[in-house]
Parts: sequence; structure tokens; C-alpha cells
Amino acid sequence: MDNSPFSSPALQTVEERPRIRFILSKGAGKGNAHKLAKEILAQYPSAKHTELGQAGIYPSDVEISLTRGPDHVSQLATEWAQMWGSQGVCYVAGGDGSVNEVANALAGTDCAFGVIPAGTGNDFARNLYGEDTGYRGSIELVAATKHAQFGPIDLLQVNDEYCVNVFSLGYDTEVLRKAMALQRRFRSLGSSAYKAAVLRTIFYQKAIDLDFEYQEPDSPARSMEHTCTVFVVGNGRMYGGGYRPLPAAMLDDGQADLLYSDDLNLLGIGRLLASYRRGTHQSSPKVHMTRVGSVSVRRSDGQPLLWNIDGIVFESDTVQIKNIPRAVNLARLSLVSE
Ligand SMILES: Nc1ncnc2c1ncn2[C@@H]1O[C@H](COP(=O)(O)OP(=O)(O)OP(=O)(O)O)[C@@H](O)[C@H]1O
Repeated sequence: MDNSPFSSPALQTVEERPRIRFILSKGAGKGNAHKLAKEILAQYPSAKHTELGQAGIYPSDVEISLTRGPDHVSQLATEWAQMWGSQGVCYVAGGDGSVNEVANALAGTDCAFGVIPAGTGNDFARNLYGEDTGYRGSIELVAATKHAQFGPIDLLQVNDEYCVNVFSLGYDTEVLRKAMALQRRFRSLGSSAYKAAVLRTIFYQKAIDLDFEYQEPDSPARSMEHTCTVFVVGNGRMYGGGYRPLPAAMLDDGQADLLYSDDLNLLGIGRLLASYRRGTHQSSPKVHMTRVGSVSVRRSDGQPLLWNIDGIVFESDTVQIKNIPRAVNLARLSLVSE
């Protein structure tokens, strides 16, 4: 795969993980879960539909489970891990929130997970498969599960949660919060909600005075006081529906990528967003990037900090981030067109 987000080759083949559960997240994207279930049955005619609490009741290697409530993604994954351990894999069809929930449920277990993009932004999936694959691509990926390979990836531990893709704070998170509110009102907006949200937050305060400390590999910890408009840490490369703040991040290299910017005015933010697309922001003197094993950050004024992991918003006084190498096993799927 060109521009691969993996630094090491896969370790396992599909024969070693024959027990498959497709978890179809009904809260994600444009609500294609039922359509996708039919496509899975076309690929795996002996697959059985099961609900939470019914794992393994049929003698079938492949189960299709539609979520019936907000906690079902993680509960269905936990149940599968408990039942099949190192023989198991959960493919989650959903967006970044659903992927985050599966990764949190399976971190530290032997069960693997894979991703069939079916959300709105699908930023984690874009790391894996290039630009948004669309519905047709998702169908191809269902077929590709028959040739999956598996390898461990890192997760960020952010306070008490795991992050599979990207952590960011401040103005980014305000944009995200607005975009989510717009998507709830107008589901058909899809990822255009992020652009609309940038326009709606144009007069918000964009820079925050931060106190932070980070640890680069084999170096003493560095402490900083800095006014930042953008502050991003991740193992994934993209956020916000395809913006690419961390273009060189690897999912499995044992380190996270950190980007922080200086205080940017409106024009500076516009330039940064445009150069994210091209990956040219790395040469800007207003943008600082490095690789880290851990980061801690808080607002200099002691106020609570607004932050998000994988598009899920949180608020806390301080944030402790630690990269956990090889924390969970991921299925690597190849699109035919790659
Ligand atoms: N049946 C359900 N009822 C209510 N919530 C559900 C149900 N099934 C799944 N969910 C929740 O809906 C949320 C869907 O968010 P997700 O991030 O996956 O999709 P998205 O917001 O469309 O995509 P993205 O984050 O990539 O923009 C998840 O938190 C998931 O747990």
C-alpha cells in the first residue's frame, strides 16, 4: 500500500482469526446499516443475525449484529472478545465514534477489530484506505475481510480513555461541537458540517495560553508555556472530515505525533487548513511538530480545557496523554482499486 500508515508488516492471516462479528452501528452516518447487512449476507451466506447476549448461539463463524442502543457497539465487542479471544475479530461499520468505542472495548484483549467506514467523517478509515471510500468502497471492504491480515497498533491513553486516531483541543473542538450540533439537525449535511462549523465559529477566541510538557524518545521532558491556536496529538493522520494535520503519523511505530501552532489570526487559520490538505504546513515557522511518548497539558489560566478524542468531546482541568504501543490488534483490509 502506498503511503502506508503502518511501519511493520502484518503478523497474522485470516485463517488464524476465523470468528467474525460484524457490528453495524445504527447511530452512524446516513443510516445504511440494514443495507450493509444484506451485502454482508451476500458475501457470507451462512452468517447469522444475532443480538447482544446471543453470541455463539448458532454454529456459524460469522455473525451480523445491529446495534439497538447507544452502548451496544462496545458491549457487542466485549462479548465477542470474551467468547473468542485470539480467534475473534469485530468489524465495526460506523464512524470514528463507533471505532473509538470498539477500540476501547478491545484494548488489552486478544480480539482484533477492523473498520468498514459507514460514518460521517470516517477519519480513522481514511488513514487505512485513503480518501473516504464511500458506500461502494465499504461493500468492497466487506469482501476484503476474506483476505484480512492482522497486526497490533498503538493507542493513546488520554486521561481514562483510549484514542485510536487523533486528540485535539481548543478551537478545533469548538468547531467539532458546532459541526455535531449541525449534523444532528441536518443529517444530510454529512462532512460539509465541518466547513459550516468553521464559518459559524469565525468570531470565537481561537488561541489559548497553554502550559504543557512532552517527552520525546530518549530525551528529557520539555516544558512549554505557549499560546496555541491548534494542538493535536495522534497516531492517525486526519481529523475533521479529511484535514491532515499529522501527515507522517504511523499507527504502529510506538510513538505519537504532536503538532502545536503559534497564535494564528483568521488568515493564518485559513492558510493552515488549506495546507493541511496538501501536507505543506510542516515547513511553516508557525507550526511545530515532533514525535512523543507522552504529553500533559492544561490551560495557563486554570480554566477547564475542552478537548476531543476521535470526535468525542470532553472537558477537564488537565489532560494526560500516553502512547501505549501494541495496545490492540487491527485488521488490515486492501481495496482492489488501491
Ligand atoms: N442504535 C443506536 N442508538 C443510539 N446510538 C447508537 C446506536 N448505535 C450506535 N449508536 C451510537 O451512535 C454513535 C455514532 O457515531 P459515529 O461517530 O460512529 O458516526 P458519525 O458521527 O456519523 O461519524 P464520524 O464520527 O466519523 O463523523 C456512536 O457513539 C454509537 O455508539
